[in-house]
Amino acid sequence: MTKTIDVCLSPELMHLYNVHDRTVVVVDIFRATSCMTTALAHGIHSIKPFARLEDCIAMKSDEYYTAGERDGKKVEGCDLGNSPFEYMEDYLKGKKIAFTTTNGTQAIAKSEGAREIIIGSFLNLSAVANYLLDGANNVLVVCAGWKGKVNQEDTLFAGALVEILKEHIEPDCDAPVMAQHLYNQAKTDMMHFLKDASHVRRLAKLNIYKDISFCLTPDQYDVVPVLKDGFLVKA
Ligand SMILES: O=C(O)[C@H](CS(=O)(=O)O)OP(=O)(O)O
Repeated sequence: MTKTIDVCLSPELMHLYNVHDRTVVVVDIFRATSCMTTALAHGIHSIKPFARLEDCIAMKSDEYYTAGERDGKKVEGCDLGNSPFEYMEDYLKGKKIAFTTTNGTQAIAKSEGAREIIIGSFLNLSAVANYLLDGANNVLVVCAGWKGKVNQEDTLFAGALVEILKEHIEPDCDAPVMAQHLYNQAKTDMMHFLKDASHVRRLAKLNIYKDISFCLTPDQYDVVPVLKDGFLVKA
């Protein structure tokens, strides 16, 4: 039987989807899932995602670095923020990180109960597509959005996956088809396409252009972060 792919455009719509038999791909292009992908690709041991800031901060110890971001800014008292470039540093190799962000780690929490949860970003687009092709499960892409609202960049990633997988995995309803159309309009210059996107404007105010451009670069890493017993590790 042909596998199917669906797209949940905001975590607020999760109640509409049955995840227990699906592989859920959580995506938060700016910037949580781009950071998670980068971190594991650069040798970080594992990432423990938290929806609540206080739970993340409580992990700070000899064993854990803490990464906390709210509204685009690093949380005071945390070791790390939400820029992928922070996760390329040698001193983090082999370390464990407790991680919380405004949208991305909330989307992971809302995906609880899925048969499997993996992390997608443009940085590991082909690796995720191949992983889904090899797997037996139907797929749900969960877009983290922004505080419950839909955003363009996560939808574009969902569309890119649908486009790559179109010969093998069937769209379940209109959301994957819409995402695919959007991606096909944007793909030649995603940076230009997103120049007026709300998240881009928000991050641009914080002068994070380098992050925006990096997070839109496909296939930098051949890793797929997968949630195992509450920890994101390499598949
Ligand atoms: O730091 C980010 O990229 C965003 C900040 S916000 O959404 O603009 O507040 O957080 P994320 O959870 O990665 O969307």
